Amino acid sequence: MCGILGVVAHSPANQLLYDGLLMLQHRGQDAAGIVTAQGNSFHMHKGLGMVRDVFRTRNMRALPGRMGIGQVRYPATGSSNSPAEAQPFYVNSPFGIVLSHNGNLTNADVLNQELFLADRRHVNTRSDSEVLLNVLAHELQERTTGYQLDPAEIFSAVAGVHERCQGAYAVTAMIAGYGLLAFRDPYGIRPLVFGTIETNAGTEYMVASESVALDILGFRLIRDVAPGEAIFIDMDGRFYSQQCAPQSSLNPCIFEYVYLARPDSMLDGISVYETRLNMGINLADKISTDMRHLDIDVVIPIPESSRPSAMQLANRLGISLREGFVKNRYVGRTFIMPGQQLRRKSVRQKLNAIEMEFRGKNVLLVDDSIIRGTTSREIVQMAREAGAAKIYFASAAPPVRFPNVYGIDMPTRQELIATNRTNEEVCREIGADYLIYQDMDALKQAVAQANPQVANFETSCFDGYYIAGNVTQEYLGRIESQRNNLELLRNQRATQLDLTLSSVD
Ligand SMILES: O=P(O)(O)OC[C@H]1O[C@H](OP(=O)(O)OP(=O)(O)O)[C@H](O)[C@@H]1O
Ligand SMILES: NC(=O)CC[C@H](N)C(=O)O
Ligand SMILES: [Mg+2]
Repeated sequence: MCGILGVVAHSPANQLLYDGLLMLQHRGQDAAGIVTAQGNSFHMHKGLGMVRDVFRTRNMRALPGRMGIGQVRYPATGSSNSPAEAQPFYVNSPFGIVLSHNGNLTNADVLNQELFLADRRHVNTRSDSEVLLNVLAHELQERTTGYQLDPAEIFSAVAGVHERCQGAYAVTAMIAGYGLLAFRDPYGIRPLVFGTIETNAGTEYMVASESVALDILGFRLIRDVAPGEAIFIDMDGRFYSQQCAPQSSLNPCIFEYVYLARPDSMLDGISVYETRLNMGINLADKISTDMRHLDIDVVIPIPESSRPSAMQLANRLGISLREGFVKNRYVGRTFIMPGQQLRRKSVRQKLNAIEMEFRGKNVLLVDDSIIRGTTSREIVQMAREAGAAKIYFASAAPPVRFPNVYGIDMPTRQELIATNRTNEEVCREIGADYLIYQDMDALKQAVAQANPQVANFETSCFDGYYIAGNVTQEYLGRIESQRNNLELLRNQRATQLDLTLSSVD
């Protein structure tokens, strides 16, 4: 996942974009970028790091104009976190287009070939987002005549993107001299919302991955961009929208509700917070039957994302909820960090146990999910060291056993702790005395209950069913070996760095 943003304002857009990206920081910590448009010119600044690290005052001053897009990046699937892959991407023809993408194209390699051989376009990075931009550019080139561009031609180009691209994509883009374009894949896998604010000069628009960016900046949420739909806001603030896919259906990624999104966001008419409360209730009901033989003294959440579920779970069970772990607020989210060495070290830096909450007690630790097991392994050990009598572990999501190919960085089966392991084996692996997972139906019910109009979800990491694109075993094998090579390189670099540092010492 990544966070994407687009703004059409009546005053300089740079600060709105910066502030909006800060609100989406939890969706990507590796790179950040903003492009603004003034007249026919784009102004871009992007780089590796968090929003606060990438943008200095001088960079902000160099982003003039009242319209812009931005992205916070979390590299997924086959790509790496090199500076060249930071977004937005730019292509000069036709018109000049910039684009930010959240998701992953499962046919990026085939498209890359097509772009080179048939469309005569060169893609300079390994990023599927640069492929996506070039497909959009080619389709726009093919479907326009002359220099004048109207919304119908733009929507026709998006229809062309839908025909060629497979996988997940939520996009914000700008066409130089024309306006801001945003669209979502026909399965509606990754989220995208838009809203407005009324100013003396007229209506301003914001498009964002999550509604939290709109809330904080005073924009009113209008609605989600529909699956397959595109919206376009021209330089004069005129709004256009059109369904661009012949067939579309809403299948939001269920993992957004489990972990990715902020709880104060509304996605596809669903309150993320409410779904997490429901997950807590459903899990509590399973605990009441399956763990009746076990005596639980306290429920302890694993900060940050599990908090609402743990609170509701404890409430339902009538057991007190205690804050057993203190989170260092200056350490980011560990699951979306690159490289296992860094992730493991960061869990230790991020969370510390308060001994008095553990000593001599039977504790039920609650997390939103167990993916690689990095957090749970460390946390269980910390709880033991703090003197817990028994350590029970509850996951508000079912076991994650399958790679995600739609923008979440879990591409290899062997890195997922639950792959080829029974629940008892995972329990032993993390060192707990008992482990309980949410059931799949209970998770779906927890999310659907918050908006009965949404019945279908993208659930591949739990059940291995890939809704969009032709996801073959061959493809999964390929991204797996790409990832293994990348991880090998990362570990070699980390070891080299350690050696260099120790020789300096
Ligand atoms: O099994 P793992 O591979 O460790 O992944 C699961 C953990 O990672 C996430 O936490 P993270 O620290 O990323 O963010 P949070 O502060 O939002 O909980 C998630 O909330 C789990 O705690
Ligand atoms: N996590 C994402 O959404 C990734 C976006 C895009 N595929 C990239 O690698 O930059
Ligand atoms: Mg967590």
